[in-house]
Amino acid sequence: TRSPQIPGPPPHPFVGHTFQVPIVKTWRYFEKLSLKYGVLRCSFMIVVCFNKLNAGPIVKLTLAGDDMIVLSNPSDAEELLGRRSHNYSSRRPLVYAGKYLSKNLRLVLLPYGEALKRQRAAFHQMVQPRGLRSVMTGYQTNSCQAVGGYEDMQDTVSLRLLMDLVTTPTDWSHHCARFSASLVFKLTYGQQLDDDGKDLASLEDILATLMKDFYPGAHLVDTFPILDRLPDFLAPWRAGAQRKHLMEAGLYTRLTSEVRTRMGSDLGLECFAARLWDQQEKMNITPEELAYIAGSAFTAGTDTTAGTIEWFLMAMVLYPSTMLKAQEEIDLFFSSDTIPGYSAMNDLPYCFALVKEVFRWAPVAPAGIPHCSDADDVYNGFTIRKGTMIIPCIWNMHHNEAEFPNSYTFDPERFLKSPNDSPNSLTEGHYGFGFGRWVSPSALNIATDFPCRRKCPGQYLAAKTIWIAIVRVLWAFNIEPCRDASGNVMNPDPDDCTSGTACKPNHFLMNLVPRSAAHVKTIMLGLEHM
Ligand code: HEM
Repeated sequence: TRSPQIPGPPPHPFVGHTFQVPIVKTWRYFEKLSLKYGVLRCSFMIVVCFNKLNAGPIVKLTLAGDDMIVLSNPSDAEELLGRRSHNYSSRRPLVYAGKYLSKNLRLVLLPYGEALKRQRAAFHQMVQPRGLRSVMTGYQTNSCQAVGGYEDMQDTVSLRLLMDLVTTPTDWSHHCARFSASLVFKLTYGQQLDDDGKDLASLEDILATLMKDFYPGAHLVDTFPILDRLPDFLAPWRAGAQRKHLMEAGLYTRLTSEVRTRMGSDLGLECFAARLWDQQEKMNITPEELAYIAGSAFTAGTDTTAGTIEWFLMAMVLYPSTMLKAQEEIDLFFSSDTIPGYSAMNDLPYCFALVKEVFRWAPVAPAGIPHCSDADDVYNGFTIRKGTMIIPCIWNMHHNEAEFPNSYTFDPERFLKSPNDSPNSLTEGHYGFGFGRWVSPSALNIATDFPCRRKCPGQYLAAKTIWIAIVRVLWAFNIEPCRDASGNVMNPDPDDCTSGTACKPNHFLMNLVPRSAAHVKTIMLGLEHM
């Protein structure tokens, strides 16, 4: 018997859905598809079939002969990308961004195989704080009181963020970007960003280009790989990609070589790149791989972190009573002369829930990062062919009304409804960090285990960075909407956002007002003592 067809819109002859999938806000298109072809609105036959098979809204598209499946239900993603991760942890080979721009060295684009295992193990080793348990982000654990990790750096850099916001509040978007970039830069290379800002500008350039270059549909050669057979003079894009590679490889290599030189001096250096050099032989990674692994932290960790903080700011403008409630909680423990720190994580459950709600309400990677299957598989009666691109559509999962009622409303309370059942980690209870089989870091032998397949390896670091930034901004500022000449509130529109793999709000108007002169004085004193 033939297996049932996965529902989806009718394809065009030859090109399938290639020109139907928009490259702008693709997740919104996936949302429409999941509503149209999901359980509720599809034909009676399929409803019966779906109910029988207990499947969620899975939608299939075809891009020039290749299958693409959009998952909108976390249980499907957890089954396929988690429990069956041995088959669904690859990436679709990208000619432009993978083969030519990254020379197959970039972790996020690597297919499943030895290189991926090596790089993920090295990355995992690299981002582990010294005291493993100190990364756990639960407010019910004592972990956050443990010393170690990156807390000192997060402490200093977030204080700098507050000062920058006091000094030039209208440049808040720039300050968020600078905050996440300088933190990841310092963690990775153990040094401050250059005063002239050249390294930051180059890294931001690389990032901006990459985000465009590896977005599905960005280059025709990735849809029709046969175009790679064209000679150079008919494929000018190839030289362009190779030029970009030389530029980024040169920068990554210079930065990691500088770390190596400083390791030999008396300066004593603790940073991601230094750990990689220490472990290079044991981890069996080449200097080029090492340079790219360190560079991956920057490319994967900056826009995502900055974007999440920007979404938080927008949420506070739109939901002032939520902001007040969080500030009331903070004020119970911290007066204007004490800046909140990590030791307060357990004391601020509302703020904890608020941070989780930011991850849910506005996921910075709304369409996830596509996985790819390595072999034919059958799931709930559906055949999924080898080489199928699997899109874990985080946006759809976070707007599933059954799991998150009133999903478009920003409401931290949803994470506080049943304190006994609710997950006690910033990285759980939502799907913002993607999917993959996950082994708790404490259960790992990090020298030998392939820690997890594909799920964001920077999740703990990111969650704690965002927690401290959000709690401190709430402690220091009122975040208020602007008003027009008639005094009407001008609310920003959450739909007015960037497109691409990482999504953040387009510039919007708001006022960041220090809560008192005493708060400002405390920030200044804090910086003086750093
Ligand atoms: C708000 C912050 C962040 C969010 C929401 C986020 C989210 C994600 C998502 C959804 C993925 C794709 C997982 C999948 O394939 O299913 C991912 C991958 C990745 N993330 Fe993050 N991330 C964040 C911050 C960071 C940070 C700070 C770092 C590094 C220090 C990082 C490093 C990476 C890397 C290297 C990958 C690629 C993993 C692979 O392909 O195997 N991320 N992230």
